[in-house]
Amino acid sequence: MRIDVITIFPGYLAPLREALLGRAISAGLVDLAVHDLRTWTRDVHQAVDDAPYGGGPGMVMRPQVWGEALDAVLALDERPARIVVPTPAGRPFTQATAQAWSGDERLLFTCGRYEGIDQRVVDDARRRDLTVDEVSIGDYVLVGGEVAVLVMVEAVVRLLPGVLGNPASAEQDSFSDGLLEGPAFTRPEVWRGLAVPDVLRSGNHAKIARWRRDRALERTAERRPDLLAALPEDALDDADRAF
Ligand SMILES: Nc1cc(-c2ccc3cc[nH]c3c2)n[nH]1
Repeated sequence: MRIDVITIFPGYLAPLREALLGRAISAGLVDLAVHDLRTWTRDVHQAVDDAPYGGGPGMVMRPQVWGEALDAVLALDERPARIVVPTPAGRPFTQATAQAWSGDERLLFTCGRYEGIDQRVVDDARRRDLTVDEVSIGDYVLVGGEVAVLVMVEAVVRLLPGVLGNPASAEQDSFSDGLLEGPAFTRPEVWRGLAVPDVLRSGNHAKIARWRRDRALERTAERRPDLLAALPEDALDDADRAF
């Protein structure tokens, strides 16, 4: 997978080259290129923003600079790219989104700042039949798109074959079966007077699986009843319903 990121703060994306993601890049599983939007400015001040039409607070990012940047970065590789625009006004980015994008050949992230990017940049890309997804990583407002890109790239890249040491980790993720993950434990058996649940040390794998499923159902019902309500009819078996 090729990942391009366009931003006025390239340094914000440095964490993508650390740890697991850094190893995925070194292993050739991911090609990452971060581009400074100011490369495509033409004025001495390298202006990327201007006052909003219609008034209001803050500034809006200029379409000319973004248009040239997008055209140039898209042209760097012939593979079709999904253009991703992080915005509080976007469709929710979920584990299902990450799963879907993990099958893409190329992702191109555009990091807005100020009050966002002139809408015509998205409109122009869409009318050229480019895939453009405006997405939100949650119902809170950040100062720019860079942090959202860190989140989304990590969620997607960890799903690529060969990235996680144990692929089963991704298969047993929270949300992978529509439920939240239950609690996890490791040694010591007793820590500050708190013991690991006996069932987990029983060696009875059927009982352990049932216990884990019950804890996942319990946690989901308590913390995210919306996820429970959204489960497909056949997602819960009789044992689940008995819980
Ligand atoms: N989910 C979420 C996205 C954002 C976001 C994304 C881009 C920009 C550009 C300027 N402010 C931004 C905020 N906040 N929260």
